[in-house]
Amino acid sequence: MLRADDLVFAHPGQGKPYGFSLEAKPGEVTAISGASGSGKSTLLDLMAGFIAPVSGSLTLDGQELLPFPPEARPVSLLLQADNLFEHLSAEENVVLGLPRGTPRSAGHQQVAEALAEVGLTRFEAKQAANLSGGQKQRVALARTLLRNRPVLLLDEPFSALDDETRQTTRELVGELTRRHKWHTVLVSHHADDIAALATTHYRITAGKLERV
Ligand SMILES: Nc1ncnc2c1ncn2[C@@H]1O[C@H](COP(=O)(O)OP(=O)(O)OP(=O)(O)O)[C@@H](O)[C@H]1O
Repeated sequence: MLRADDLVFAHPGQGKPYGFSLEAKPGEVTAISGASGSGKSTLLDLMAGFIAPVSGSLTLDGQELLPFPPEARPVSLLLQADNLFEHLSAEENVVLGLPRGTPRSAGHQQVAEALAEVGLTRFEAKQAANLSGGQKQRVALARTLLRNRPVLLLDEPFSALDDETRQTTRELVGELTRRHKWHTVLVSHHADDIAALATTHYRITAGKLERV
């Protein structure tokens, strides 16, 4: 279980601080919605470790995560776009998710398996810049698979996709979350994404998370 307990944070010059508390279970998508500027990205930044709260705690299965810098947290982050290095191939982007020191042949095999799992077999050599929006998100998910970090933070990951691609990418996120027991936290202001994917839904209202 991923738990945030009263993570308190205020951007410089802002009035009342945020106080975020939530629970996200493994194998489930937990959705966060809220008006523009309500603090959704701020919450993800706190969990990813890009900003530090004034107080509170953030634990995964009882282990405190706050002392760890972003790269040492068991967390992957997928944004609306710009998740890939455009000049690299799909394969080269996925390789970046391999642990350092992975032997070459084992690494090659794992990359091929990850690309197959997201439905992108035969796209290995294609340059990221030439992939569609949905394919790019799949490559980023393949890299997440290799990183094997149990928390997946998604910031409007389907917003740049057309309706059909949005639906298939959404289904893939649901499948991967269940299969790999990820604690997936989805920030979205699209009610249909939340209805299709989320087991639990919180809304940010006046700096607090409320269960919907
Ligand atoms: N670095 C910063 N310094 C000061 N204020 C900031 C900073 N980053 C964000 N804010 C402010 O904090 C509030 C919450 O921003 P945040 O980006 O978390 O909202 P959001 O819910 O993700 O919005 P959106 O849906 O528009 O992306 C906004 O009022 C924003 O202007």
